[in-house]
Amino acid sequence: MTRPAKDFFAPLAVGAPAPPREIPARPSRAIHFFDPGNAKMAAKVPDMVGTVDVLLGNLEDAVKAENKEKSRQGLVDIGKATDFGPTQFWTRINSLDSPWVLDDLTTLVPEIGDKLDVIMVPKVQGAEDIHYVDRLLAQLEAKAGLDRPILVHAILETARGVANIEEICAASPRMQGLSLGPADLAADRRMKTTRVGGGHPGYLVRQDPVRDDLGVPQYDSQRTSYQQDLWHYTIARMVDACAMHGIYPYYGPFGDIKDTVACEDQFRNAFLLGCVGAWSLHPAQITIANKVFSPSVEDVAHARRVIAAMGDGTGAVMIDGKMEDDASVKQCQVMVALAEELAAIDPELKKQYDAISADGEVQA
Ligand SMILES: CCC(=O)SCCNC(=O)CCNC(=O)[C@H](O)C(C)(C)COP(=O)(O)OP(=O)(O)OC[C@H]1O[C@@H](n2cnc3c(N)ncnc32)[C@H](O)[C@@H]1OP(=O)(O)O
Ligand SMILES: O=CC(=O)O
Ligand SMILES: [Mg+2]
Repeated sequence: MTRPAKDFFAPLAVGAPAPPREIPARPSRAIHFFDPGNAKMAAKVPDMVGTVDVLLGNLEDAVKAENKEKSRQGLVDIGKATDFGPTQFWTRINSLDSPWVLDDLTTLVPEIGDKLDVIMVPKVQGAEDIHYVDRLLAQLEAKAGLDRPILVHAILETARGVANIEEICAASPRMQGLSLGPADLAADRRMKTTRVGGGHPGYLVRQDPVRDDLGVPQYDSQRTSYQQDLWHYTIARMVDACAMHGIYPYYGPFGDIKDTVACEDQFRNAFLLGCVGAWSLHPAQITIANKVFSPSVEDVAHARRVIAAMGDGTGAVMIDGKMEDDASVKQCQVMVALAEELAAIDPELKKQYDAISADGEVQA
């Protein structure tokens, strides 16, 4: 059950910092996963600061059971030693039914709670999971004397989680966003796939058969087929639930690291539908996410042109043969606002966007 409005923003422990009234729109095009217990990966973290929007120390799946303590301690060491500058610092804790999660939270909050921006909670099933984490975080924050609340991000990777999506988003003012967890979700739904995200050649629609002069279908005729997006339904639900609650949706992992083309396509589908970022499992995927989740110069130029032409934003105008009105100007404002947020942290993008005049002309 949701708390009554008068209590929704009250701290859940005496001395805990006040929960946020609004979740800031911090750029998070790539949430880059690393195993803090893997010496090679950990060594790369300091140099990645400033090159990626989010660095996430992963403690859950992909960390072997016998390395859980080592990874947790590695995360504490990295958190203490690193100045994260403009880059956000997140972690993914173990699942709430695991033997490790309590130690994850009771270690991380006192040790590096002042550095952690967001805690990603896997396999969230419903509001009850967020309520548990919410109260425990408040108690730990109060005990540690933290003055800033740690935000919570839920991975949607069970059928029950998807069914309860709205209540999960509404469960706490700490809720920062949702990620799609396609691998666990596929298993939980008993989908017949064996991949980590991405498409499947068998999930397609096929053109109707050509008919002969008598109208008889020629089933063996050449028929084009189009692969479909397995994740469209879930991403679309996530986008609506997040937008309704003022929080942020993300595509999750794309496991075929070498298939950079399909990864870019999957990320772009998510971007176009309304996601703000995706996970990066390998340094090569940071480049893809940064490219895809940054609006193109052409889109920003067009958006500025429409906004300039629309004046106070009401009425209708024709630009290049197309009707623009209040609704298209609002889309253009979303594009320009994102460009401005990204320009504030990405000097290369700033240069590109600065070359666009207020009325959408691109200077050479
Ligand atoms: C399935 C659902 C999920 O839960 S997905 C989230 C959980 N999975 C993960 O977090 C996986 C993270 N990534 C990895 O473990 C590795 O990237 C995997 C996929 C195993 C590939 O590693 P590897 O075979 O070493 O790749 P590589 O030889 O191309 O690496 C080149 C250099 O880059 C490093 N590297 C690799 N991945 C990362 C990373 N995520 N962050 C930082 N550094 C990374 C490698 O250590 C390697 O370093 P070096 O050049 O040898 O010094
Ligand atoms: O944790 C992510 C997933 O796809 O499962
Ligand atoms: Mg998972």
